[in-house]
Amino acid sequence: MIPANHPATPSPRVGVLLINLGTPDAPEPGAVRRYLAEFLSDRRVIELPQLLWQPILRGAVLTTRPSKSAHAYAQVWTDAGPPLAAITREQAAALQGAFGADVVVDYAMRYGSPAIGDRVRALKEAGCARILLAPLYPQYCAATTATANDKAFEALAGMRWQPAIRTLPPYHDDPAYIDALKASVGASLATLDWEPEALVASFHGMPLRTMDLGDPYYRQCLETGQLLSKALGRDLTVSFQSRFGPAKWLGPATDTVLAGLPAKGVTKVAIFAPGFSADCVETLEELAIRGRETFVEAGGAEFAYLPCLNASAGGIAMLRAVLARELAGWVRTAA
Ligand SMILES: C=CC1=C(C)c2cc3[nH]c(cc4nc(cc5[nH]c(cc1n2)c(C)c5CCC(=O)O)C(CCC(=O)O)=C4C)c(C)c3C=C
Ligand SMILES: [Fe+2]
Ligand SMILES: [Fe+2]
Repeated sequence: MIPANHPATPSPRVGVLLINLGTPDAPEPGAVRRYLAEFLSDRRVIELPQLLWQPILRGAVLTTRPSKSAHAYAQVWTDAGPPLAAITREQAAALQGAFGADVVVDYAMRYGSPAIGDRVRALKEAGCARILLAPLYPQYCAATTATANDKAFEALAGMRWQPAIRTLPPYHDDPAYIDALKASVGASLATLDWEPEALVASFHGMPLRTMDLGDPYYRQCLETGQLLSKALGRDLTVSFQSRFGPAKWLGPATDTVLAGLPAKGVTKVAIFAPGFSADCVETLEELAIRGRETFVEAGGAEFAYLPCLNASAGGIAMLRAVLARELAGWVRTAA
């Protein structure tokens, strides 16, 4: 006999939690400071002893960077809020429509809100006995994918009755991802009335040391670049942007590449960011605005920034395919 006070088995719903990095609440120094304090205190992001790092963070970094970054955010802020949050919200809504009632789709941010722990608990309360955690980073990196999963597992650590969990593997070489990028880059190039002489794929940078410590990120970025170059049937220059701090980072640096192209006779360039599943300050301000300035000041004539897959039809179809594969056996309609 099952005792009357025994908790009922929840209806076996399946949840998908899309996770991205997070973004400030407002394009103002105070909000950016709070966001950066949380982000840059993550030991997966800054791998220095906290006793050494925290004084530098609280001293130099958080007194100078917030106002500069707030200016960058203000330039790309939309009526729907920061682009990263607005696009992630759209992706979740579109995927909910694509999956239908079989799956509950939600989203969370690693830093700021909606918080991962809150959304994992909400999915459980909505009856999801099985949850796919989906950090939306095509290339695996400890500073992005692992820390997102860590945060979800931290919430699970406080539960007596945990849902079953799967995590989305990197999809850097998935044919659905490469094909979606090929179609999106091709469609964006077709809108130009000039022909780029060089195509640059800019990935977010990482400290070089993380590669030696075993992070597969660099290799996966290069693999994406190679596969995409083959799919597009043209050369692609892979570069790494957004260097932070004095350590040596993966290269070549995107700004150095852009500044060097005109001297090599390349004055028409198109650039895109295949490692970002949503446009954000790093793409819309750093590449589309400052990248253009760098290129033009060096003598470039034509510059185009091509958008990320975002919530485009092709981008959503790709995410649906990639997620459905991981839901196999959990959802009847999955791939
Ligand atoms: C896509 C993968 C990303 C990797 C890898 C990554 C590593 C990484 N980033 C920083 C420092 C900063 N990143 C910032 C913004 C930012 N980074 C990513 C993605 C990756 N970061 C995204 C999607 C965003 C945009 C957020 C948004 O609100 O639009 C920032 C904040 C902006 C700024 O002040 O310039 C910092 C700082 C480090 C140190 C790092 C690896 C160790
Ligand atoms: Fe970053
Ligand atoms: Fe940046």
